[in-house]
Amino acid sequence: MNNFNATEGTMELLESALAKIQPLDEALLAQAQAKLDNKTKPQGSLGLLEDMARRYAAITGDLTPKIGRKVIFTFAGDHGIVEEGVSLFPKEVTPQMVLNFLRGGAGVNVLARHAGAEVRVVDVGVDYDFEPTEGLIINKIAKGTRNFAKGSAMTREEAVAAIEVGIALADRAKAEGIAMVGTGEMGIGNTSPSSAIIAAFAGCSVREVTHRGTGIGDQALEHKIKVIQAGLDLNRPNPEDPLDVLSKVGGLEIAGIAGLVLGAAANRIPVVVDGFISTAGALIACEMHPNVKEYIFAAHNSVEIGHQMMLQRIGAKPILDLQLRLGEGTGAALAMALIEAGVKVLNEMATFEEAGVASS
Ligand SMILES: O=C(O)c1ccc[n+]([C@@H]2O[C@H](COP(=O)([O-])O)[C@@H](O)[C@H]2O)c1
Ligand SMILES: Cc1cc2nc[nH]c2cc1C
Repeated sequence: MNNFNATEGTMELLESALAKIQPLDEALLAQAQAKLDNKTKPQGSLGLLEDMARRYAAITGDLTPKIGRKVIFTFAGDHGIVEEGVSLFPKEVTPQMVLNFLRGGAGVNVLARHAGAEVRVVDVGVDYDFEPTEGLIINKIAKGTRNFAKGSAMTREEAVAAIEVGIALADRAKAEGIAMVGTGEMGIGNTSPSSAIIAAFAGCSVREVTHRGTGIGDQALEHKIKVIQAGLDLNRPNPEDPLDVLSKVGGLEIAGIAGLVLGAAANRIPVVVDGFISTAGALIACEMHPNVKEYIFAAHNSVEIGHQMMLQRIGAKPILDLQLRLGEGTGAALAMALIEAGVKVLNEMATFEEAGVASS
């Protein structure tokens, strides 16, 4: 049923999340559409807002979904591949930006406030010892990945442990009554593992899915492509085994995001997936279970050229196209506000009968 080999060590949380994921209820989708069709508007005239509302209702199992709390989980991790010179910025920026998130000064903080969402920062693999701080969840699996141009980025056990951090956060969000979750990330160097992941699954050339990340120039981009290709040639990740891909060429924050997405699907929580790196995490989750994609809202179309191939593979249509390439969960925050608008249409618009408007 799912593309996941459960013959190894302890991975109870992952196994139980995968076992819980169900396809969306077709009857609920049809009932939600019927409810939308009775609203005072020509049928289908609210376009993609209707799609969002219909799917949100089917995910939650509620034809009048409650507008509740929204949380963006920003997973942070470092990357050994940075020593190959694949980013414009030094790795120290990862912890520096985590501290910026905690002070509320980063892009995701501003846009989450705009959308009425809370930001929770998750240290799943930063090479820095943070003091316990409000808003910071410390679940460090390792102090960064190893350089995948020289060997495996993680062990399988580390990858599973990081996935399970995300699943546990989704489980906790369900217990807290969180209505919708969003993904975000921070990790200098993390566009490289993201490109490697989509190249491994799609079997396309590295060049087709590799771009400028934080803003590298032409020469550095050529070098980045060579480094990622060398990492794939050395590690030979097996696209039939998503955990093999994740552990060999992925990242700890990417694993955490995969877990959050799996956990959200298992708990019937709508999950809004941010940009290129977040979608790499969502892709791992989708490759593990065929129904995960039904629970995902793709927030936006990133500037990173490999993003479209990821979205295509998942079968998701991005909500926004604002030329964003910041990550952190910024696109997820903006898209959450639109998804909520769709839900309000379903909940609050008058029907033809209520308003005394003639239907066709
Ligand atoms: O979300 C995106 O689509 C996105 C696209 C390009 C870069 N980023 C962010 O930039 C960082 C990775 O870029 P790089 O060049 O260090 O690989 C990382 O912290 C991401 O959050 C994010
Ligand atoms: C400043 C800065 C902020 C970021 N936010 C996400 N990735 C980032 C990368 C940099 C360099």
